[in-house]
Amino acid sequence: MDIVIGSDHAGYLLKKELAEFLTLAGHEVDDVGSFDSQPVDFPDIAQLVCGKVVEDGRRKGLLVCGTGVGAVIAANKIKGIRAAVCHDFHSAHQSVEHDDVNVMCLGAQIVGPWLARDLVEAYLSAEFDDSEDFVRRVEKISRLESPSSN
Ligand SMILES: O=C(CO)[C@H](O)[C@H](O)[C@H](O)COP(=O)(O)O
Repeated sequence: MDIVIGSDHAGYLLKKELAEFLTLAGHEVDDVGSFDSQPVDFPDIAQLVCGKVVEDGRRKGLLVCGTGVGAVIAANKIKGIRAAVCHDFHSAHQSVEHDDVNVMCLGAQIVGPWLARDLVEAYLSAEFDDSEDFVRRVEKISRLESPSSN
């Protein structure tokens, strides 16, 4: 799978580890940084990752900050992005199956590297269930992005 990954300074080490793990697992990994622990603002990294995901809908995004919270707030401001913080296994796959999530956010201060690996695997291997209810709900989410057409 084609993955775009990024982090702020707080997520840098976990992001680096996940990028290596995913590359070894055979995924195509586009790492937009950060590449060291110098402070960087998570909205800037979210913009980089999400821009690439919106540009090519086959790609999935992965964002790491300290808690995952700032990253998910920033990502969900971008049209076409459905981002979720997933620190449990069920949400990691169900968010894709039901909500067609295209950016997963993780908090490096919340989960350790082994759980993070499992969460990312669950996210990447999940597929959207395109049954009527789920499609309708995702379409309604999209319409919230353009309030004038509601
Ligand atoms: O978790 C975050 C945002 O939700 C960030 O990664 C930071 O950890 C948080 O904003 C704290 O910032 P700091 O510059 O690392 O003190």
